[in-house]
Amino acid sequence: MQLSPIARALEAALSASCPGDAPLGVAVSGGGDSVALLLALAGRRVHAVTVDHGLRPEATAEARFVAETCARLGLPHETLRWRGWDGQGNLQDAARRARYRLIADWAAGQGIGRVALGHTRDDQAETVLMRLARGAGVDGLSAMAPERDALGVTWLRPFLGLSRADLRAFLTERGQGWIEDPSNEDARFDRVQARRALATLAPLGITAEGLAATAARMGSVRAALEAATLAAAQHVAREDRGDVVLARAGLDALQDEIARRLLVAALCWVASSDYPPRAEALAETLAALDSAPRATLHGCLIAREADGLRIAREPAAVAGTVAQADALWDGRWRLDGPRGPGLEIRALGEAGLGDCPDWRATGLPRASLLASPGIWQGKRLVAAPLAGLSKGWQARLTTTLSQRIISH
Ligand SMILES: Nc1ncnc2c1ncn2[C@@H]1O[C@H](COP(=O)(O)OP(=O)(O)OP(=O)(O)O)[C@@H](O)[C@H]1O
Repeated sequence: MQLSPIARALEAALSASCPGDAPLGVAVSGGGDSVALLLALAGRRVHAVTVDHGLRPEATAEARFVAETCARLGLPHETLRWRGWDGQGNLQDAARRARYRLIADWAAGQGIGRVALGHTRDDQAETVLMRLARGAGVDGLSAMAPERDALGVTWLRPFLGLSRADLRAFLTERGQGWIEDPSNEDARFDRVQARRALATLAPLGITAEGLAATAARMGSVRAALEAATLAAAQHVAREDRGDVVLARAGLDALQDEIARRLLVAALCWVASSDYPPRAEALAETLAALDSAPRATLHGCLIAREADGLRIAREPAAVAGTVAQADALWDGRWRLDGPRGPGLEIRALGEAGLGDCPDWRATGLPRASLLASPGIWQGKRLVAAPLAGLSKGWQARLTTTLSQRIISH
C-alpha cells in the first residue's frame, strides 16, 4: 500500500522507537493520540490495554469503544478496572499512578517488556508551560523521555516528535474515529488553559515545536547534572544500613546545585519519596542545622555528626507503617527469614528497641534504629536485624542512593 506523508511520518517514528518483533503493549485510552498509535501499530505483535478508572460515567463506553476497535483490527485487548480511590490527595495524580501500576502489572503477567504510550509534542509543550507557571527549574522543564524504564517496564513514547493534529489527520485519512474527552475543553484544567495559551503565544513565535525543543535541551542538561551528582556521591556520600552519611568537607566543596541535588536525592531515597522537598523548606532546614544538632524534613531526620550530616528515616514518619512479613516495607526494605503465621513488619520504636539489648554494638544511632524495620507478632518483637537481634532474619534494601540520583 502507498503510504501518505503523514502515515510515513508515523511509520518512521515507530520504526525508530519500537524496533524488533518482541510483543509490544499499547496503552489506549480511546482518545485521538492513542487510537492513532494503535492503528499505526496494527500489523505488529501488539497487545492493547485500557484502564477504566470508573471516574466518569462515559469511561465504560470508552473502554468498550477501544475493545471493539481492537476486535476489528484483529488485535488482543484487555480492560483493567481501577476502583482504588481512597479519597486522599490529588485524584488525577492518584489515577495516573494507579494506571501505570495496573498496566505494568498487566504487562508483567503477559510477558510484555515494552509498552507504548501516545504522548505527543503538544503534551510536551503544554507540560513545559504548566511547569513554568510553578517556577520550574531544569528538572521540571525537562522533556519526557522517548524511552524510560519504570515499574519493571520499558515505556515507549514514539510520537513525541509529532503533533496532535498530525495524529488526527492520520485517523481522518484512515476513516477511524476516536473519542473526544469532554474534559479536554474544560478550562478548569491547567492543561486546557496551557493549550489555549499556546495559541495566544503563537504570534511571538512561541510554538509547541520550540517548547518541545527547549524541553529536550533541558533533558540533556539534567542528565549531565545527574551524572555530576552521582560522581560527587561516590566520594561524599556513604550508605549506612539505610541511612546516608554526607561528609561535611566534601559537601561544602561541591557546587551549590550539585550539593542540593545530592541532599534531595538522599532525603528522597531515605523517605522513599517520589517528590523532592520544597526548596524553601530545604533551605530553612539547612540554615537551622547551623545552630541545632538535628532537624526533621521530608520524613527524615538530619543529624549533625562529628564531620558530616547523617540522614535517617524519622521515627515518627514510620510509626504507623505496617506490612506483611513477605512484603516491601516503607518503600525499600525486604526482610528475609523464617516465615510464620501472623508475622508483620513494623518499625522498632521505643518498645522494640527496649527488647534489643545489643543495639549499641551495631554502631547505628539510636534514632536510626527506632525507625528501622522489625518483625513483630502482635505486640511481641520477633527479630530486629539492624539492631543486633537477628534471630535468623536479615534486612535488605531494594534500591540504592545511586538509583535515586539518576532519574532515568
Ligand atoms: N485510561 C487509559 N487507558 C490506557 N492508556 C491510557 C489511559 N489514559 C492515558 N493512557 C495512555 O497515556 C497516554 C497519555 O495520556 P494522558 O496525556 O491523558 O496522560 P496523563 O494523565 O497526562 O499522564 P502523563 O503524566 O503520563 O502525561 C495516552 O496517549 C495513552 O497511551
